[in-house]
Amino acid sequence: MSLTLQNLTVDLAGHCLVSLDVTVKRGEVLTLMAPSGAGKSTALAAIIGTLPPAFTLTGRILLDGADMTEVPTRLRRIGLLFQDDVLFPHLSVGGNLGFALPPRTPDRKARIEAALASAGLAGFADRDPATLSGGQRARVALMRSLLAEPRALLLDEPFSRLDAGLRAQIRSFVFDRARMLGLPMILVTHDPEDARAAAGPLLDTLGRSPIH
Ligand SMILES: Nc1ncnc2c1ncn2[C@@H]1O[C@H](COP(=O)(O)OP(=O)(O)OP(=O)(O)O)[C@@H](O)[C@H]1O
Repeated sequence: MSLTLQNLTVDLAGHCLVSLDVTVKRGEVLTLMAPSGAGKSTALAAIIGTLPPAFTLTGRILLDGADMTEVPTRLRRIGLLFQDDVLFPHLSVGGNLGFALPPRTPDRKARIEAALASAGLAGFADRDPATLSGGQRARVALMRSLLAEPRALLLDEPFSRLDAGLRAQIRSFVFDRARMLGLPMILVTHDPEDARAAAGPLLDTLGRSPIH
């Protein structure tokens, strides 16, 4: 799978906040490390299709050449992991993972168990999310995204609440998993270590006239 942003622009009140023309290849991570307010989250919202009406979008978003620009968010199948990605507290770990699967998915339980086992969390299905460590929660959040079988993965500072050691570990876990599935990734971060580990192209400016 590849993700192409073809002459993608997002304008806000006459300012061109985002201007991107780039293809992210399968398994590649494009890092956006522009200053606060530069439009990083806006760019991700444009890609998944959740831009508020105040913004105007032009250009195209393509997945393996197929035009997604007018396709509703839920049909784009673009995964998003973000900083405050929380597990639903009223559901078990398995219930949280099940949320990503369509209602009548066959082998539901087996697929949840397999996802947990592949994340080193075999037997965790009945656990209350509140009893998990930060790293375990981060892995469950990733597996929940991947169970929905996304075709690209957007990462909005997903590691920033983790401490340094755990951060490096979870970062490799996320990149390795997504690479194994051949997903193109876009990573928003303020951390140069994240950008180094991503080992892909880096953009430190997004638009033509950033608003500060
Ligand atoms: N719904 C909205 N209506 C109007 N302006 C908005 C809206 N959402 C964001 N903005 C503005 O758009 C600009 C870009 O915001 P955005 O959140 O994309 O920046 P960012 O690069 O992700 O910043 P940060 O690193 O601080 O998260 C900011 O000036 C912000 O105030």
